[in-house]
Amino acid sequence: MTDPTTTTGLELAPIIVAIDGPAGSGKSSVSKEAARRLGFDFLDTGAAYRALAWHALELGADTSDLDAVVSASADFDYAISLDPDQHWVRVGEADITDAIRQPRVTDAVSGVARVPEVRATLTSLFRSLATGSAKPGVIVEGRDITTVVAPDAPVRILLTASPEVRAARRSAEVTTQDAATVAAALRRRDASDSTVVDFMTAAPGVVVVDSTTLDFEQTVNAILEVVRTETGARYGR
Ligand SMILES: Nc1ncnc2c1ncn2[C@@H]1O[C@H](COP(=O)(O)OP(=O)(O)O)[C@@H](O)[C@H]1O
Ligand SMILES: Nc1ccn([C@@H]2O[C@H](COP(=O)(O)OP(=O)(O)O)[C@@H](O)[C@H]2O)c(=O)n1
Repeated sequence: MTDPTTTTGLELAPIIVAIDGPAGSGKSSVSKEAARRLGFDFLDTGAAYRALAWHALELGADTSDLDAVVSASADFDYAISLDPDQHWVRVGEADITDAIRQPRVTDAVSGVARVPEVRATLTSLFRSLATGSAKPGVIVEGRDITTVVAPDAPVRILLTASPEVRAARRSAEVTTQDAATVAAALRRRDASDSTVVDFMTAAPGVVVVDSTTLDFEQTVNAILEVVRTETGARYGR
């Protein structure tokens, strides 16, 4: 009998696990590890907003000017790896995997993310990247995945943590700025991002995982447990 999973053109669409949450809640790192363990792909949507902010800065654009951001997005040649073991982000020939984490990009990204044309374009891109995955599933993480990008995903999670814990996690990563500066930037960005999408409260049907008192391993396990429950034990632990 023909194996249904290898029939050309009739492959099943990957299952989408949508994860939203504020900065420093653990979305990227936890999603990447959970994807590895599930044998899934992983799509960091914030990387695209950061890459566009980087691109606009390279062009010398004012990222608080909507028209300038829209112009910069016109020749935005973006590519990202969905493989959790080989993460890279490119614009044109430039590998900007590390550059998009620079504080100057972090400070500019909310300005780019509030532009409706940019959100519409990137939302379509995220949908086609996720559905084009050859793996059985994709974990897609960001701010509006459970509500806008993939509201029909079978698994939808809001990953939260207290503001103090999130600021402490982020400042442990950023060595070029003091803890107070990192915490203030994170608060500012969350406040600005919240005016565009509500990622602090769970939409109906979205499961909350609060990682405030969980370590990294416990958080990954909590996500895998939700995946197991929501997929009727098809995936997850
Ligand atoms: N539950 C956790 N306990 C401790 N540290 C964590 C936990 N989850 C994530 N981290 C660490 O916190 C930092 C921020 O996580 P990250 O995945 O970048 O968050 P986000 O993508 O939500 O901004 C990373 O250094 C990560 O390794
Ligand atoms: N789905 C998404 C993902 C990110 N973003 C924007 O992109 C920025 C960077 O996202 P990120 O996930 O890399 O941020 P961190 O939480 O990792 O710091 C956010 O501050 C938002 O402005 C968004 O608007 N919608």
